[in-house]
Amino acid sequence: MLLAIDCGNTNTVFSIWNGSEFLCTLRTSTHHARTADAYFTWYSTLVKHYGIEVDITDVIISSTVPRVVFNLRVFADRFFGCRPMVVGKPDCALPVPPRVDPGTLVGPDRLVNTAGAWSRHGGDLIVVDFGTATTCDVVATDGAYVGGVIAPGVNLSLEALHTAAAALPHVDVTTPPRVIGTNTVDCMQSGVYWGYIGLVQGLCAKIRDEYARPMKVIGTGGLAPLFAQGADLFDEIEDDLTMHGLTVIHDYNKKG
Ligand SMILES: Nc1ncnc2c1ncn2[C@@H]1O[C@H](COP(=O)(O)OP(=O)(O)O)[C@@H](O)[C@H]1O
Ligand SMILES: CC(C)(COP(=O)(O)O)[C@@H](O)C(=O)NCCC(=O)O
Ligand SMILES: [K+]
Repeated sequence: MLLAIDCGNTNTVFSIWNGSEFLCTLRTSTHHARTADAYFTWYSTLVKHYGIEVDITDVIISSTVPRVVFNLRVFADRFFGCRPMVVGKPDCALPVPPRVDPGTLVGPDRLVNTAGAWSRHGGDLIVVDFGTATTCDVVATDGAYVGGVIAPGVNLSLEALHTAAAALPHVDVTTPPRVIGTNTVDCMQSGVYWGYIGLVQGLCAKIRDEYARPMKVIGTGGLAPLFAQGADLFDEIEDDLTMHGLTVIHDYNKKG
């Protein structure tokens, strides 16, 4: 079975794929100094807890944090006896190569989202991913990643307010009761909630104008459903899009 690992700047997610469905999704914070042994202690405890101690034969990794890849490679080799595929490395081919400026290293998560979205929806897509950064990935008609947008993430923006302004507390993102806040927390939540809805609507409208063809918008990342409650932002929400993309890329490389 395949172990798919998606390492973002905030969280690292492991999912086991049996060829037709994901058996589990395990989440831990991303920490570059976590050792192979520490990954295994955490992983083996959880798979035992869920009663899914399956035989892992293949591992694929996408990581936006280059430094974690070393320990994840050791983890795959030591505990599953396999050499992982690492998205973005020359020996891991993509179904369709990206078309960007020469020398640009596209975030592997964006390449994986592209492959996943293209396999489900075909081309002419905007993938909006609410992670540490909020990104838009544009998928062309032929399935190529052709660029997009990087904006600060929702939690990053709230954290930045708290860090930079002495009187602003730490707050969590949620739907505010009204747009016009009548206390500090409501004001901050309104700014971020309605601000990001406007940001996504505005960016998608501008991308559509520039791309000049009809496009479908796919939302992903843990916060996509929360923002979709406030406005009609997405044609689809797919919280497993990155994991699905990893299985697509793995399949593509296996078939040669
Ligand atoms: N369902 C959720 N509700 C609230 N916050 C969430 C949810 N899912 C993710 N987050 C927060 O969004 C931020 C980005 O998380 P994540 O999608 O894991 O990012 P990355 O892929 O960059 O590691 C983190 O601060 C995380 O705590
Ligand atoms: C834009 C990102 C920081 C998003 O990372 P994430 O929010 O998933 O942690 C990541 O895709 C990245 O480091 N990209 C490299 C630059 C680029 O994609 O053009
Ligand atoms: K992202």
